[in-house]
Amino acid sequence: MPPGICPWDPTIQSLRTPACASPEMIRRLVQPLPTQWKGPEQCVNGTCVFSNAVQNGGISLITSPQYAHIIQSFDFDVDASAYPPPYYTETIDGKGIGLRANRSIGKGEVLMVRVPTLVAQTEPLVELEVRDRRDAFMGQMGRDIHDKINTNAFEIFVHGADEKGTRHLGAYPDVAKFNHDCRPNVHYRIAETTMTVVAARDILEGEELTISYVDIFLPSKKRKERIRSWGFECACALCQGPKNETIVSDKRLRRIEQLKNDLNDFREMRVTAETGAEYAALHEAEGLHAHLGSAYTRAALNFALFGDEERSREYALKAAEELAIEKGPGSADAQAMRGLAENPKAHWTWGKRRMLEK
Ligand SMILES: C[S@@+](CC[C@H](N)C(=O)[O-])C[C@H]1O[C@@H](n2cnc3c(N)ncnc32)[C@H](O)[C@@H]1O
Repeated sequence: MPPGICPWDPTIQSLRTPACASPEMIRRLVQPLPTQWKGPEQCVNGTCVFSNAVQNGGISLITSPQYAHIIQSFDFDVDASAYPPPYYTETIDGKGIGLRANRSIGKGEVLMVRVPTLVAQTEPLVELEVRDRRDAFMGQMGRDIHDKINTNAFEIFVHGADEKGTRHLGAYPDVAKFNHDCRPNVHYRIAETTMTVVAARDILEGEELTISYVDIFLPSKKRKERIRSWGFECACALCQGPKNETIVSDKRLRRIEQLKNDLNDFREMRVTAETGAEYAALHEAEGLHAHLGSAYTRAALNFALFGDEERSREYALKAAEELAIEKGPGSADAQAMRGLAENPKAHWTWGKRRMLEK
């Protein structure tokens, strides 16, 4: 075994970060790559091509020089993926190629950390209305590039989600191997342009690893429609399963929506201290693993609003644990829930809803 690479030890169940450093990661730590950006080149309407052949096997940007400057300041020299990969590629019935776990994977385990091979700002691509011209411009990236982006890209906001003109699409070829499931077992998050893919629940050896391509709170019919608009019929277990399961699932989703509205409405007198717990339990029952963080957060806040210290703390701790997986251990949301767990009575919500009852 090469020095510095630890062997995979399946008995270390609590280990959430990658079990071992890949040889590539060790090489980068020892010998960081020089930054070698080229561009702007081939500008059309202020949108140009920038490329870096060295970083991570090559990255191209199609954006304005302003955003290229921001993106180039990001750290592309990252590789903290699980090593050896706990999955393999296989043809999956009715879905084409997909990824399958080659061992049991613990919830929260980091499966992949990837930087994009291509980042393209969306507005200019839409604005390049003359199709031939747009295709010629995009063709610089290779054949069928437009279709490849459309089917395999992920949304990235380069400079804050709310700022106009900052929406980009990023292509992550490895991540594009995950097939869709309406109840996925894998969650991804993007910080700067780096994508971290995490197990959203414990996964058994042999299970397919899946993400969701659509909003999983949508009712079954709408989810299927959205998937159809991606150009395929959904073959996931819930979509292909018995009709009564879909009916039960849709009923739960409606109840989740109702409770969410009630919890958000301070005039709604149906809400009790337990409403948040019911809301969270429905997420668990429905298998919405990558959304438990916000569900537990609502429950924790609702218990605080009703002045129940013990239950508020209990749910805040659960929320912090889930949010560390969903948004990252240092995320503001996870920290806020740690703060609530520390002292629910000091939180601004404390007793507010109970007082309204009187
Ligand atoms: C991003 S790619 C995923 C990898 C793909 N299976 C492959 O062979 O390269 C998306 C494509 O995978 C297939 N796919 C993904 N999830 C599916 C699902 N739940 N049911 C049926 N096909 C699916 C569809 O053909 C879809 O256009």
